[in-house]
Amino acid sequence: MADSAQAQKLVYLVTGGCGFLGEHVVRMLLQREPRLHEIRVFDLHLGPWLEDLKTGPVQVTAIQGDVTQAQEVTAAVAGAHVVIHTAGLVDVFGRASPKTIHEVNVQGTQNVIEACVQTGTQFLVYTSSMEVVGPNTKGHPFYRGNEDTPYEAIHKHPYPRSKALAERLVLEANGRKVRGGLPLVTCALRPTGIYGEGHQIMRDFYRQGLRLGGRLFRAVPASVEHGRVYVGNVAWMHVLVAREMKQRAALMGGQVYFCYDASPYKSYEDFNMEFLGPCGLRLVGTRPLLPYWLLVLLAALNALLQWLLRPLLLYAPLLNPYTLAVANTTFTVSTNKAQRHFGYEPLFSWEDSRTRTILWVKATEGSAQ
Ligand SMILES: NC(=O)C1=CN([C@@H]2O[C@H](COP(=O)(O)OP(=O)(O)OC[C@H]3O[C@@H](n4cnc5c(N)ncnc54)[C@H](O)[C@@H]3O)[C@@H](O)[C@H]2O)C=CC1
Ligand SMILES: C[C@@H](CO)CCC[C@@H](C)[C@H]1CC[C@H]2[C@@H]3[C@H](O)CC4=CC(=O)CC[C@]4(C)[C@H]3CC[C@]12C
Repeated sequence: MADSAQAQKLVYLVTGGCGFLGEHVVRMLLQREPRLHEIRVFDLHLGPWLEDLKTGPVQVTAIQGDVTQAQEVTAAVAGAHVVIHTAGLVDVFGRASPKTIHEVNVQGTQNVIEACVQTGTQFLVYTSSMEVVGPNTKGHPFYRGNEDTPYEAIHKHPYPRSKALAERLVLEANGRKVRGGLPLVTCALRPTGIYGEGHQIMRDFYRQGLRLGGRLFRAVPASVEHGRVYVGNVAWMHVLVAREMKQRAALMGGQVYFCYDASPYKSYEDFNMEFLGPCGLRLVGTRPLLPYWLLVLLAALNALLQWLLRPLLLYAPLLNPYTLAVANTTFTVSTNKAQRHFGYEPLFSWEDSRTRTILWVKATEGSAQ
């Protein structure tokens, strides 16, 4: 990256490289970053699919490691030109403790920053989230907002709180001197709800629909817009940011970018039906079948049961007060900041994104048709 000799021999580290998004980032880098020499895939749990990548021209190094362990992170970062930090504990269902979420998402990110500083790695791309902005606990809508839209961000839940703290650490680290004296350049990408091949919650909804005889029951009004973005486009944004941030460090350093594409504005459930419909599922009801107050009660009951049962078993249903609030609050983005700052255009059209996701759902279990 620094000079022409190095230009053809880039070393990238992708933390969380075996996760839903991370795998797409790894595959995208291999397809779309011709200067790649080595890609290090760092994850707590390594996927078997990595083996198939090892026969290609780029060196693929699998590193089983934990971002909460500073020495493991430093060893993985040493010698890398770019770090794409996607690793995180994505938990809004109460599976992990708030302490663990903080350790992985905040302390883990701090470890990545310090490793860059200590080893002389100059470029850090952080996967943040729309959740660092909202929806907030007051249920204020964020309607087609952009990176500069004022919004009262109030975080009570451990996951968004941890993402907001980690994002701040990353942005504040921009400009710090790394080993050798050059400045660290950092950017944060904020995806809205990511969908596409490998999306676990989509799979869960599909299975639930199959169990219910091919039906899902509307719980959220169709008028509530929830922002969604295709995983391939989110991965592409990461690759582009990593590629462009050296040339445009003054413009891009310390910046946040929402991840966006041409996915339509719809409610969470109506959007899912774009994929689950062609797989044979039907969304019952043009309006929510249960009144909102009853859903609130059920969500609260689930939270209570989770707490009561915790000593015996992990009860973590999809519906809880937090997920209900997120699904029930309009949060959509409309921005072209990524296009203006680093020339981003979605790589996948809405039609492609939709088709790919449908094919994946169908291949997952076999269709309900
Ligand atoms: N899924 C979504 O809709 C959205 C996700 N994000 C962010 O994108 C990133 C990736 O999320 P997903 O791919 O959806 O989640 P995921 O759970 O599929 O992937 C996360 C990866 O991080 C790894 N990981 C977890 N703890 C680790 C640790 N201590 N050390 C090393 N690796 C660890 C996991 O093993 C997993 O492979 C996360 O930072 C998340 O906050 C942001 C917006 C939306
Ligand atoms: C009320 C239920 C009846 O069908 C629907 C519950 C759906 C929820 C499980 C999801 C609704 C919105 C999702 C979140 C949103 O897309 C934003 C996110 C960003 C992230 O960084 C991580 C994932 C998530 C919090 C995502 C999680 C699942 C929902 C709450």
